[in-house]
Amino acid sequence: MSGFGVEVRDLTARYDATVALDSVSFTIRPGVITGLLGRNGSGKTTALSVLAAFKRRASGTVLVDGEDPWENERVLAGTCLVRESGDVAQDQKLKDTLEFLADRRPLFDTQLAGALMDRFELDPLNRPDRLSRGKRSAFGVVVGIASRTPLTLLDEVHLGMDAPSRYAFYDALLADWLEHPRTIVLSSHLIGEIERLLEDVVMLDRGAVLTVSDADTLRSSGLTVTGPAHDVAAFVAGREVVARQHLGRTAQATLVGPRDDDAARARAAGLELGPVALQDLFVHLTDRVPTPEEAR
Ligand SMILES: Nc1ncnc2c1ncn2[C@@H]1O[C@H](COP(=O)(O)OP(=O)(O)OP(=O)(O)O)[C@@H](O)[C@H]1O
Repeated sequence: MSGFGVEVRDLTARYDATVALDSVSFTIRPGVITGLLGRNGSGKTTALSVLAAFKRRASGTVLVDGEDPWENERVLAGTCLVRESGDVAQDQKLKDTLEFLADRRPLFDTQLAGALMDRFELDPLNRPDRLSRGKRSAFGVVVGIASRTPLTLLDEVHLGMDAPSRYAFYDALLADWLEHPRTIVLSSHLIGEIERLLEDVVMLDRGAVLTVSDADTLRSSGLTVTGPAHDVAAFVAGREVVARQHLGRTAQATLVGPRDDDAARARAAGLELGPVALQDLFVHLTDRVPTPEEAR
């Protein structure tokens, strides 16, 4: 499997008096697409900035492909961080930035960059500071995918894009990753759309790690029950329900803490069982009174 693995142990990162990450530990498997999930202010951008050596840590150990990324030319040449704010020269033509990156990054695929520019309807002669937010994000996506670095960190790049562009991004990322497997970290607090891409999940909450798991194990910590509303209500009585939906007389409830006899009980009651959406688990796990920053 190609791609850089990441090991983070007891990482603390601060902005003056603010502790953004408080002794967090997690690993990112090489060659896998990992979701870095967390609510606003949970520390996602800080974590990615430390991995890409954009920000210095206060303490702890960070190993990217076995080495500290700080001032590490080899590791940084293989790392690409794209933030929603855009980390490319704002006053240069897009084509000049792509040429610059093609010179710098040995695995950069110019042909793929051109195809993605067409797909997102980006004019190579335009400049980032003259683009709309969504188009700027799309250019970040072009850079992130075409760079084909062994470690690609995409920090909420898709948030500014409209729905068709976001789906084009997910498709392009997955197609290219299948052909050229590498380590990709996608950070987001909008999980529904990206969950199909994720093999592993790291969830942060208020600067601490909430969960590190493969997505399937996480999904198996809950289940959905669908059927006539009355029967669903009877099935979930006394259980921990984290989401409910009603469609006419049909209801769907999402439970955490599945039991061994759930399948037999559902069969007997004529109810359908299904996997739980990561989004529902995320809301459940991080559900609490929002901090003032989150409420903004
Ligand atoms: N430049 C900064 N100066 C001071 N505090 C900062 C700075 N950047 C982030 N923080 C603080 O660090 C904490 C983590 O912020 P971070 O941007 O890493 O979170 P995030 O999960 O990426 O949030 P979001 O989803 O809103 O982008 C927050 O409390 C935030 O207020």
